[in-house]
Amino acid sequence: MSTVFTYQEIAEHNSPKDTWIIIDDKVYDVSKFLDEHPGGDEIIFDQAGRDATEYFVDIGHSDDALKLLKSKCIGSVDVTSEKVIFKPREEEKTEGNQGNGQLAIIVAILCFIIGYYFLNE
Ligand code: HEM
Repeated sequence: MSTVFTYQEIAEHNSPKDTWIIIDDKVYDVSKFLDEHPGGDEIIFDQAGRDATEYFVDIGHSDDALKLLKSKCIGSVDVTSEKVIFKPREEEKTEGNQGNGQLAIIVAILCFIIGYYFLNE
Protein backbone atom coordinates (compact mmCIF):
# COMPACT_ATOMS: atom_id res chain seq x y z
CA MET A 1 0.00 0.00 0.00
CA SER A 2 1.36 3.43 -0.87
CA THR A 3 1.99 6.13 1.69
CA VAL A 4 -0.87 8.50 2.39
CA PHE A 5 -0.13 12.14 3.21
CA THR A 6 -2.37 14.85 4.63
CA TYR A 7 -2.75 18.18 2.78
CA GLN A 8 -0.83 19.81 5.64
CA GLU A 9 2.13 17.40 5.34
CA ILE A 10 2.30 18.00 1.59
CA ALA A 11 2.06 21.78 1.98
CA GLU A 12 5.23 21.73 4.11
CA HIS A 13 7.30 20.49 1.16
CA ASN A 14 7.40 23.84 -0.56
CA SER A 15 11.06 24.78 -0.83
CA PRO A 16 13.20 24.57 -4.00
CA LYS A 17 15.16 21.60 -2.61
CA ASP A 18 12.07 19.86 -1.33
CA THR A 19 9.13 20.30 -3.71
CA TRP A 20 6.05 18.11 -3.64
CA ILE A 21 2.99 18.63 -5.79
CA ILE A 22 -0.42 16.97 -6.00
CA ILE A 23 -1.84 15.81 -9.33
CA ASP A 24 -5.12 13.87 -9.36
CA ASP A 25 -4.88 13.10 -5.64
CA LYS A 26 -1.40 11.55 -6.03
CA VAL A 27 1.70 13.07 -4.46
CA TYR A 28 4.84 13.70 -6.53
CA ASP A 29 8.31 14.63 -5.32
CA VAL A 30 9.60 16.84 -8.14
CA SER A 31 12.53 18.39 -6.19
CA LYS A 32 15.19 16.88 -8.45
CA PHE A 33 13.18 17.56 -11.60
CA LEU A 34 12.71 21.33 -11.26
CA ASP A 35 15.94 22.20 -13.08
CA GLU A 36 15.20 19.72 -15.87
CA HIS A 37 11.60 20.76 -16.54
CA PRO A 38 11.26 21.94 -20.18
CA GLY A 39 8.66 24.48 -19.05
CA GLY A 40 11.05 25.99 -16.49
CA ASP A 41 11.43 25.50 -12.74
CA GLU A 42 9.37 28.48 -11.58
CA ILE A 43 6.13 27.30 -13.16
CA ILE A 44 6.25 24.08 -11.10
CA PHE A 45 7.69 25.73 -8.01
CA ASP A 46 4.70 28.11 -7.97
CA GLN A 47 2.58 25.02 -7.21
CA ALA A 48 4.92 23.60 -4.53
CA GLY A 49 2.94 21.92 -1.75
CA ARG A 50 -0.30 22.49 -3.68
CA ASP A 51 -2.70 20.74 -6.00
CA ALA A 52 -1.26 21.35 -9.51
CA THR A 53 -3.76 19.14 -11.38
CA GLU A 54 -5.41 21.98 -13.28
CA TYR A 55 -2.07 23.52 -14.32
CA PHE A 56 -0.57 20.18 -15.35
CA VAL A 57 -3.61 19.13 -17.39
CA ASP A 58 -4.18 22.55 -19.00
CA ILE A 59 -0.71 22.49 -20.59
CA GLY A 60 -1.53 19.23 -22.38
CA HIS A 61 1.60 17.33 -21.38
CA SER A 62 2.72 14.46 -23.63
CA ASP A 63 2.60 10.74 -22.76
CA ASP A 64 6.34 10.93 -22.05
CA ALA A 65 5.66 13.66 -19.52
CA LEU A 66 2.99 11.45 -17.92
CA LYS A 67 5.43 8.52 -17.73
CA LEU A 68 8.04 10.76 -16.14
CA LEU A 69 5.44 12.03 -13.72
CA LYS A 70 4.54 8.47 -12.66
CA SER A 71 8.19 7.80 -11.79
CA LYS A 72 8.06 10.63 -9.26
CA CYS A 73 5.01 9.38 -7.36
CA ILE A 74 5.65 8.94 -3.63
CA GLY A 75 2.10 8.32 -2.41
CA SER A 76 -1.40 9.64 -2.36
CA VAL A 77 -3.42 12.32 -0.63
CA ASP A 78 -5.59 11.66 2.38
CA VAL A 79 -8.54 13.42 0.78
CA THR A 80 -10.39 13.37 4.10
CA SER A 81 -7.66 15.50 5.74
CA GLU A 82 -8.19 19.21 6.28
CA LYS A 83 -7.35 21.29 3.20
CA VAL A 84 -4.71 23.98 3.51
CA ILE A 85 -5.82 27.48 2.58
CA PHE A 86 -3.03 29.12 0.61
CA LYS A 87 -2.70 32.84 0.11
CA PRO A 88 -2.93 33.82 -3.55
CA ARG A 89 0.61 33.91 -4.98
CA GLU A 90 0.18 37.59 -5.90
CA GLU A 91 -0.36 38.47 -2.24
CA GLU A 92 2.76 36.53 -1.20
CA LYS A 93 4.82 38.33 -3.83
CA THR A 94 3.69 41.81 -2.78
CA GLU A 95 4.20 41.08 0.93
CA GLY A 96 7.88 41.88 0.61
CA ASN A 97 6.98 45.39 -0.52
CA GLN A 98 5.09 46.25 2.63
CA GLY A 99 8.29 47.67 4.12
CA ASN A 100 8.29 50.34 1.39
CA GLY A 101 4.84 51.51 2.45
CA GLN A 102 5.99 51.90 6.05
CA LEU A 103 9.08 53.81 4.90
CA ALA A 104 6.87 56.21 2.92
CA ILE A 105 4.81 56.92 6.05
CA ILE A 106 7.95 57.59 8.14
CA VAL A 107 9.34 59.95 5.45
CA ALA A 108 5.98 61.77 5.27
CA ILE A 109 5.92 62.26 9.07
CA LEU A 110 9.54 63.52 9.03
CA CYS A 111 8.71 66.01 6.22
CA PHE A 112 5.72 67.21 8.24
CA ILE A 113 7.84 67.73 11.40
CA ILE A 114 10.60 69.54 9.47
CA GLY A 115 8.04 71.70 7.62
CA TYR A 116 6.28 72.53 10.88
CA TYR A 117 9.63 73.45 12.49
CA PHE A 118 10.56 75.86 9.65
CA LEU A 119 7.11 77.46 9.52
CA ASN A 120 7.35 78.29 13.20
CA GLU A 121 10.88 79.73 12.99
C1 HEM B 1 2.71 22.71 -12.03
C2 HEM B 1 2.70 21.84 -12.97
C3 HEM B 1 3.31 22.04 -14.32
C4 HEM B 1 3.18 23.04 -15.22
C5 HEM B 1 2.35 24.29 -15.06
C6 HEM B 1 3.97 22.70 -16.39
C7 HEM B 1 4.11 23.46 -17.51
C8 HEM B 1 4.79 23.11 -18.65
C9 HEM B 1 4.94 23.92 -19.84
C10 HEM B 1 4.41 25.33 -20.00
C11 HEM B 1 5.62 23.20 -20.74
C12 HEM B 1 5.93 23.63 -22.17
C13 HEM B 1 7.35 24.03 -22.34
C14 HEM B 1 7.61 24.49 -23.76
O1 HEM B 1 7.28 23.76 -24.71
O2 HEM B 1 8.13 25.60 -23.90
C15 HEM B 1 5.93 21.93 -20.12
C16 HEM B 1 6.62 20.91 -20.75
C17 HEM B 1 6.92 19.72 -20.15
N1 HEM B 1 6.66 19.36 -18.86
FE1 HEM B 1 5.60 20.41 -17.52
N2 HEM B 1 4.56 21.49 -16.16
C18 HEM B 1 4.19 21.08 -14.92
C19 HEM B 1 4.60 19.94 -14.28
C20 HEM B 1 5.33 18.95 -14.87
C21 HEM B 1 5.71 17.73 -14.21
C22 HEM B 1 5.39 17.41 -12.76
C23 HEM B 1 6.37 16.99 -15.13
C24 HEM B 1 6.97 15.62 -15.00
C25 HEM B 1 7.42 15.11 -13.88
C26 HEM B 1 6.45 17.76 -16.35
C27 HEM B 1 7.05 17.36 -17.51
C28 HEM B 1 7.14 18.09 -18.67
C29 HEM B 1 7.74 17.62 -19.92
C30 HEM B 1 8.39 16.28 -20.15
C31 HEM B 1 7.59 18.65 -20.85
C32 HEM B 1 8.04 18.63 -22.35
C33 HEM B 1 6.82 18.60 -23.25
C34 HEM B 1 6.02 17.34 -23.09
O3 HEM B 1 6.61 16.24 -23.20
O4 HEM B 1 4.80 17.45 -22.82
N3 HEM B 1 5.81 18.95 -16.16
N4 HEM B 1 5.41 21.89 -18.87
